[in-house]
Amino acid sequence: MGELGELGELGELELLQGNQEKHISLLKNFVSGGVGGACLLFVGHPLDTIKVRLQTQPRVPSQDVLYKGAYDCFLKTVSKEGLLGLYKGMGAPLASVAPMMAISFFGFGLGKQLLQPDSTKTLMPTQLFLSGCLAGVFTTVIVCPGERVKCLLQVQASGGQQAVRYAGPLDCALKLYKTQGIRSIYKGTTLTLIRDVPSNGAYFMAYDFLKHKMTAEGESVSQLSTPKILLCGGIAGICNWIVGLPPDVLKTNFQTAPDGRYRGTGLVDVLRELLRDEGPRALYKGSNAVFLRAFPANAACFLGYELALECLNWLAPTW
Ligand SMILES: CC(=O)O[C@H](CC(=O)[O-])C[N+](C)(C)C
Repeated sequence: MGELGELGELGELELLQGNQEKHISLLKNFVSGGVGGACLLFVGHPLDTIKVRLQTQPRVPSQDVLYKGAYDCFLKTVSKEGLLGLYKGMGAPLASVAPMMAISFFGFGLGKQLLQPDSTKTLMPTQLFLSGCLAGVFTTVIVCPGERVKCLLQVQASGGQQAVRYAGPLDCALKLYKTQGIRSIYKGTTLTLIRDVPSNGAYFMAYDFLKHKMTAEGESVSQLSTPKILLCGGIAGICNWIVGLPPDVLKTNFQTAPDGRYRGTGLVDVLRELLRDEGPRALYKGSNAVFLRAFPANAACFLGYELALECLNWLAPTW
């Protein structure tokens, strides 16, 4: 510690170089990120459905809520709609999550290269955070429409009081487009940016930082064991949602609200309404389901990413 303390930040950077990996090619990042995204979706979608249903269930004072919590929502969904009910609305994210994660890992890789062109140097946490933020800007272009369609389908309970309006993701996207054009498909863009820019920063910073911390001296970060990758990925997922959940609640409510209910970006109106009706706790609505999902889904995501990267490095070592 004494030696590090005397050397200061710069010295610490240089001492850490021993376990530093070279910059990963942007194409490999893109492809492996896509594989990670598919793993994330398969493990995480059922809990995402529960999260969206909990976040959007109407609360009428003096009336019992439909779902008392994550477990109750799980039981009611499975008994009414079967296991497939939990995979409802998966078509849209399947077409958007894998590409979104591909763009996300690409954006993070690009951010790292821009902020630290010397691949032998370890990035500081703030540089990792900013690189992650860049990923969040890139991904909003496809995340916003994907989430709009996904959330509308998830809250549409089959056989419930709400009429079934959309037959599937494509039908939903077409109906939105026909009624109000591209603006309707991109409803919630500002709230998606408010959620995804800082949460991507926290996500990638946590993963990269922990990966380096868990790598023993003299070893390479690319040789981290599977349990350690799962742990780093799971914690990164939790960090992502600690930052992203409050804006996510606002975004989900805004994107699923009837047209014209809120003004402008929805930020002020939805926030005011939620605080008035349910208090500050409303901003962490559905948190049980979110955090239950975040660890395994993101552990699977980073494991899928690292395995795909290893495969690509084996297939094309010189890329
Ligand atoms: C909001 C979101 O989709 O977060 C992703 C992880 C998750 O739990 O879905 C990760 N990322 C921040 C890269 C979008």
